[in-house]
Amino acid sequence: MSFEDWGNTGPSLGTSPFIPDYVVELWHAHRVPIILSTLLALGLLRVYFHLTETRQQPVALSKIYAPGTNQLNPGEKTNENEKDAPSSSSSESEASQKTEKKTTTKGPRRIKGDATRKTRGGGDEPQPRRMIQVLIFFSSLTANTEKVAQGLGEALQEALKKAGSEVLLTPKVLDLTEVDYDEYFITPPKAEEEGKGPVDLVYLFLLPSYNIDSINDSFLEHLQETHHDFRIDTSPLAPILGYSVFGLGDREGWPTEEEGYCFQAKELDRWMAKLTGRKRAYPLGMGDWKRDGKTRLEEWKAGLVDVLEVLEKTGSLGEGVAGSGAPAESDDEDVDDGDDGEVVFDDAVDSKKAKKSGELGDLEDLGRIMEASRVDGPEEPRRAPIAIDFTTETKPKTRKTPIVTIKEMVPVNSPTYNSLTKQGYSIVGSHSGVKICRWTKSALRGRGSCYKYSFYGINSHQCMETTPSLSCSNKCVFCWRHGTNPVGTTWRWVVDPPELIFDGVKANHYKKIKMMRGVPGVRSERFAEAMRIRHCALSLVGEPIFYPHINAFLGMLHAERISSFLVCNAQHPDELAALQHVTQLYVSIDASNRESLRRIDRPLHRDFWERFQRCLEILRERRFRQRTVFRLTLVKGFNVDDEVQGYADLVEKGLPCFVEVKGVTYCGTATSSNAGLTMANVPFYHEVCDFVTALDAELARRGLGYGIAAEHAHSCCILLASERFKVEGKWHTVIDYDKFFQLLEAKGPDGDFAPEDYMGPETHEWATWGRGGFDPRDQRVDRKGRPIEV
Ligand SMILES: Cc1cc2nc3c(=O)[nH]c(=O)nc-3n(C[C@H](O)[C@H](O)[C@H](O)COP(=O)(O)O)c2cc1C
Ligand code: SF4
Repeated sequence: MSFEDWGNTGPSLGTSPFIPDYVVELWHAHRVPIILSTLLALGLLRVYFHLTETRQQPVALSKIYAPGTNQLNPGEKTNENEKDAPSSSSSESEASQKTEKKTTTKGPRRIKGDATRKTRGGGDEPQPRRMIQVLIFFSSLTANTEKVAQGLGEALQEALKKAGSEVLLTPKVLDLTEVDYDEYFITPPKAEEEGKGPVDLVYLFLLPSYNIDSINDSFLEHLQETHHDFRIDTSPLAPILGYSVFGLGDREGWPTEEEGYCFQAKELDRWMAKLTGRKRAYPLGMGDWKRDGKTRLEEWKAGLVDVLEVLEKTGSLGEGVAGSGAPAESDDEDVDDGDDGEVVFDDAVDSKKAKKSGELGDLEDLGRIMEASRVDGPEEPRRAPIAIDFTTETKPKTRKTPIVTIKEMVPVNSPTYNSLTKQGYSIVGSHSGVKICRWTKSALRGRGSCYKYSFYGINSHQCMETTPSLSCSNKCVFCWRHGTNPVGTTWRWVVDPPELIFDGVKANHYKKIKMMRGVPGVRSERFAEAMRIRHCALSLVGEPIFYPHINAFLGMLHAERISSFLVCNAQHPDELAALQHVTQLYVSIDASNRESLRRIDRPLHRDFWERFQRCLEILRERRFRQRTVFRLTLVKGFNVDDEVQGYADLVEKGLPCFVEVKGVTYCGTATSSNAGLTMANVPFYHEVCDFVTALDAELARRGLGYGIAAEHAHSCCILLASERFKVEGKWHTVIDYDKFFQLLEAKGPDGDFAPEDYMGPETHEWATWGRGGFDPRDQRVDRKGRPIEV
């Protein structure tokens, strides 16, 4: 529609009574230049104002648009600008111009600045460091503990002074007969240091035990009442940073804990755990002042100094202890994680399911996913791996060989990595792992060590379980890591240097031990001992001798006088032949014949049986150089029935120093989806005994010189030993570790010395055949932690 049309159909301007006709005519004649010049004038005006006008703040949104800030960068600047807000318009203008410059940057939003330190108040403002006050409470009837408490106060003060502590105040020693319980033990007192602000408290207790009425009774009663008082929070002492108890007792009158040794210290430890929400800063210590008291107290004190240093630095007890926020705060000891380097089967992961969920069974899968899952950088810097290509089997061809990119076995954030770390493994470098085994935890709590203590004198709480190769060349039906383990017949991954692995596994092991600090029942002397690794079980998952620098790694262990128990799967004869001295060398014997071995181990090597046989020959040759062990894992329905003869053949062939026979351990609930294993496949202990007795008889019939030396019924394990380890009618299965290291140091890793040269003292009477084998120093408990009679 044209203007003309519009004029004809709509109300005519000329008809307006207010506008004279000549104006209308003028408009019609010159409307185009009029419109254009008006627009031009308006445009010029806009430019003029833009250059000269002082701009106003949109007052209603002043906070959001305050100079120096915007929605993206709130924080300190906002406050400053709020202070500036009422200032003159010119300064606002300057500021706003600055702001405008900042906010007009093109491209993605960038947030600059350092990470804000989280503070107690949860705000972003850095808070002044809070002071820490240690309170040492004691009770004493015959004045012994009082002196100990004074001495402890001075010693702590001295140690903290040496460490240059700025935050820890001089410890205060308080006699429980003089303190008002309500002041300290209903809620912690609000402490304040002049000029230094609020003070956080650490409670230490030195408590003798008395089986007669004493101050201890009223004190413990008070704690109990506080806990049960419905008007009071069940953990009213949770605001303190932590606590620890040391008990004094008398072993002469009260030799064992069951008979009352240090019973009140134990009770105090329990109540304080409840009242503080389990803020046990260091395990309960106990000592008899006339015997081991001083040593035990020194250990406890040294541990406390470490904890106080952590508190000073971080303000919390660190990983694994209540209040630290770490995931491992729970008392999860009673849950059998089944991972003790022994053969365990769980629901093996169905391969289809595993693939669906991103878990891996095969090298092929791993290779594919490894590339896709590479992240920008691992959490901790890794040292440059030594790139070794072991894939040299291909025949030379005329066409160009493609460039082979060597991958990492378990890259950070790969499904395998995630799955293994979820199961509690710490992955070190790209192909090694370490995990604290359940027996280590159990021994820390005085609940029994693994069978290797009974048979060979291995202290479980000083044992590190690790592997330098998470990959293996078998897919055993009972391997409970089956769903996640990388597998392969040759090493085709990058190789981490042994130093990196050694330092990494130790650091991670110690970290995990430290996380046990707050777990109820951990014995302080064992905890202190556990901070010195003495044994290494190279048996976690995977195949340790697969690692190309295994001898160098062993050398590092031995240099620190850490014994080595190495388990291999009898599939790598060349590597086995090249292996230098280990303290004890295991070969897993999972079946007695080719078909059974194929069915149970599901080896990747086609020549698995030949490899297995060669390994036995090597073991036979080495039997006077290495302390060799056959490890038999009995799985009912797979490798037990009618196999005694076959196993006897293998023993005759390899002539190992020892044969360990163990029933497979079940720790799942459902049947294995691809191997069909159920609880029915777990032999009863009496069945293991029957098998061993039959094998022993067969070996005797053949005149091979073996006998049943020891047992550990608790873990369904029995030891047959060569009579080389029987002296004057007594078994000597325990190892003299010091002697082993002396020989190694004198003769070198290929040195000529025999297992008999480091044979230890007589096997403990309680561990010999027919005696059960449970360490009498410890208390056997059921899955719920309740004591059971052995
Ligand atoms: C009457 C009496 C009863 C005791 N009862 C126990 C006990 O039940 N358990 C224990 O381990 N020690 C017991 N003891 C040993 C004391 O706890 C131990 O000697 C302690 O070091 C004493 O500390 P004190 O000198 O500070 O009071 C008892 C000692 C006495 C004299
Ligand atoms: S030898 Fe070490 S790793 Fe193995 S079960 Fe015993 S304590 Fe655990």
